[in-house]
Amino acid sequence: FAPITNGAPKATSTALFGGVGIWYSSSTGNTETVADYIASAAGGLDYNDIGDATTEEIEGADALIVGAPTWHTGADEQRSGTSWDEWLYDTLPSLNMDGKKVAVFGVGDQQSYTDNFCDAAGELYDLLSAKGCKIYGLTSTEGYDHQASKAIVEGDKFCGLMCDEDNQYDLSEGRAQSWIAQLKDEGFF
Ligand SMILES: Cc1cc2nc3c(=O)[nH]c(=O)nc-3n(C[C@H](O)[C@H](O)[C@H](O)COP(=O)(O)O)c2cc1C
Repeated sequence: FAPITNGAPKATSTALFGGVGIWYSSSTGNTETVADYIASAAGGLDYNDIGDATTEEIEGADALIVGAPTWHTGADEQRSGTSWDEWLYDTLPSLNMDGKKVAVFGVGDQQSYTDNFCDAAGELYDLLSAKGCKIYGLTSTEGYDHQASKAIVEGDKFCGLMCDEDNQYDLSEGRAQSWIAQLKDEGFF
């Protein structure tokens, strides 16, 4: 990078990462907490509610980090119960997402909803993959204790970073930091 001199345009944190935006939704704040851990781990990215996203912000980004909680237990479609539901089914179909780099995170409760842990993250993965996005940041299911999850892909991996603010809130920040390091290794940034 060239040194920033007086009068020169200042590089923003987003520019440093080549235009990576974090998009999430949240009913009780947990997904926002995790979005904040991810943003800090990446050196200060912006994070905003997907319900407020414009077409330009999504199509114009080099890469997207997307995160959802699960509230519609057992649902096949519209699993999140947040603004993601409308965005995935009403907005995404008309967007050009071909080749876009995407990393997914989910927030759920592996004890109370052990058969549906972070199901909505799997829906983000499925629909964004189907739109031609390239998904980065798959993780191991080790260290979690759930029966089933629609966020599991390729046989035995989570489709991204899964956090549990109900039972493992003390692990989320470290998990976010490891995941960002993994995304850097994979060339996401
Ligand atoms: C009625 C209800 C249904 C839920 N269903 C699920 C579920 O199916 N799978 C899951 O992993 N978590 C489920 N949860 C847990 C939430 O996803 C979890 O608390 C999450 O952290 C909420 O995120 P938010 O605060 O960003 O909305 C449910 C919680 C409630 C109260």
